[in-house]
Amino acid sequence: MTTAKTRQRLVIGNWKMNGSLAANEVLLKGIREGVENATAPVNCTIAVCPSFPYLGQVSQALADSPVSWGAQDVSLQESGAFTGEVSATMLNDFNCTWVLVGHSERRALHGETSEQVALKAQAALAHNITPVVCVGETLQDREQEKTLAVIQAQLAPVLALGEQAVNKMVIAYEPVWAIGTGLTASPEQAQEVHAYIRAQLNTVGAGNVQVLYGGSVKAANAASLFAMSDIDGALVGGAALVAEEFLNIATA
Ligand SMILES: O=C[C@H](O)COP(=O)(O)O
Repeated sequence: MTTAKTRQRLVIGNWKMNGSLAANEVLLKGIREGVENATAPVNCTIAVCPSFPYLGQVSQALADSPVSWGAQDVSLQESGAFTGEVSATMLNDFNCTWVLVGHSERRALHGETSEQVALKAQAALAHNITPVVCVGETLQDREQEKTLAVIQAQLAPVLALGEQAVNKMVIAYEPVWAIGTGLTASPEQAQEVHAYIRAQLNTVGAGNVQVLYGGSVKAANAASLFAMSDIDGALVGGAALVAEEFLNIATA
C-alpha cells in the first residue's frame, strides 16, 4: 500500500463555525510563518476555509503566501432574492481557490441533497473555484454494510456532470461517525472507500483527481493515512484550529 503517488498532497483546514478576528489573526500568522520559515520544503498544498465573514481577513493575511483559502459552502444560485446565501461570484471577490460542498453537516443540518451538492459544484466550477465534494456514510450505514452504496449514491449526480467537470474537482471522504468524535477510520478502512471512490471516478475518466480523507485527522494519525495509495491528503476540522498541529499534519 505504499505505491508512489503522483498526485500532489492537499491538506485543507475547515474551520467550521469557529474563529474571531483576534483568534484568526494568531492562527493565520502561525500558519503563514510556519510554512514560510519551514526548514524543509513543504511538499503539500495547504488551504484554510474560514466562515464567510472572515474571508476578507484571510485573503489579506495570506496574500502572496503559499497558503490558499476557500469557503465552506456556496449557493447554487447566481444572485437575487436568496437571503443568507453566498454566490460563487462573491467568493471570487475574495479570491477563493476552493469551496467545500456537501459537507455532512450541511447535508444533515440543512437538508442538502446530493443533487443540490452537484449543482453547487457546478456553480463553483463556472467561476473557476475548485469544489471539494464531501461524501461519507453514517455509523448506521456502516453497520448495515451500506457504506459503498451510500457513497455511490452521493457521487452519482456529481459524476453525471461529466469527465471535464469532475477532473477539476477534489473529493473528500468523511465518514460521519469519525467527524469530531476522535474516532478515525483506520487507514485500511479509509483506503477501502478511497479505492472505491477512485474506481467510481474512473468510470467517467477522472481517476486521478485528489481524494482527501476527513474525520478526526491529527498529526499523530496523518502519516499512516497518507501512506495509503488512494489517500491524497486530508480535510481537517478541529486540528486545523491550532497552527502547529495543522502544519504537522501537512508535513506528516
Ligand atoms: O471538514 C472536516 C471534518 O468534518 C473533520 O472534522 P474533525 O477533524 O474535527 O473530525
